[in-house]
Amino acid sequence: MSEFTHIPTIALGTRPDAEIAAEFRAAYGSTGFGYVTDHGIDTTLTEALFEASRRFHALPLATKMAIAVDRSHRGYIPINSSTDVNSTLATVTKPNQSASFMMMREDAVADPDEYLSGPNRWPDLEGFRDTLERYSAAMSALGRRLMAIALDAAGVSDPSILSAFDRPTLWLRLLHYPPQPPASPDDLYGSAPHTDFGCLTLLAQDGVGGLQVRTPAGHWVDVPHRPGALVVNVGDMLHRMSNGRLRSTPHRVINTSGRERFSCPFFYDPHVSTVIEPLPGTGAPKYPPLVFGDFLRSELEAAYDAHKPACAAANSP
Ligand SMILES: O=C(O)CCC(=O)C(=O)O
Ligand SMILES: [Fe+2]
Repeated sequence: MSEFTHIPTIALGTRPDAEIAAEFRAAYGSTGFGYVTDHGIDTTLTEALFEASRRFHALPLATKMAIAVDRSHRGYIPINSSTDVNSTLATVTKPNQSASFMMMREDAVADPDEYLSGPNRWPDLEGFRDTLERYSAAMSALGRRLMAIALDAAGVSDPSILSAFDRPTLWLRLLHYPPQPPASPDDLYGSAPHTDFGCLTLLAQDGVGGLQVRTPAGHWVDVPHRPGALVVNVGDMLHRMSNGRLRSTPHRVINTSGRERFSCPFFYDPHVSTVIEPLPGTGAPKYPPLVFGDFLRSELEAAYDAHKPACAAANSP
């Protein structure tokens, strides 16, 4: 695996996707992270999203806790309530130093037979829902285009897996990282070292900084804010679908800026029933198949207090 020192940039625009796919393969076959520019997401929409996030996080804690994250993973995730214990990248004992609002796909009702289905839990904030829904719709369209490009980049000969995104698993997370005290212990993170578990992550971040990616040799490289650019990375499921050709790169957040940091990752994933396996055209399979929803359940139950089986028992009538 070759070492990298900088994060590549891919401009989308109206160029043919096949041309972009060649650049995608070079970037995501090595670094696994890139800046995507000329992506068509309106700057004013992104600004409105950050403004919505600021207003939400400024609400009193009790107001936010009234919509605390539920079993379908929608709502407010308070600080000190998730720990990346499944991380194979570090021994993580301390909870992440962030709070967030999580929006997922909007379903009229929770279907007990469909894991992670359900309605969102909205705060009573003027314009908030509308802004998030518009941003999520725009990012879903962009996610779909990037997935098609990623499959092409990985050499996938039959892109029919794209139909698994007709009813996608979507996560729009409004993250708030308070400033970490200067004397915090080395293993206290805004976000502990991890890889993302899905297919594609499209991140908008403010100018505070703190996101870093790990090189194959184990160095941490900063991913600073670039105005107008999205930070896009590949997660574990796309790594497996591509039979390892596209990399799911470890990253972390440490906010030692002395200021609060806001970021808005959007995760674009297939339906929970999707069987994830190396796709035709990517060579002899190196990974066994798994069902995405089963994998998600084990990850969420390990990391989040709200998903722990004991918590479910306490919540049942
Ligand atoms: O806040 C960031 O910059 C990154 C967040 C992240 O890695 C995640 O939510 O998976
Ligand atoms: Fe991440």
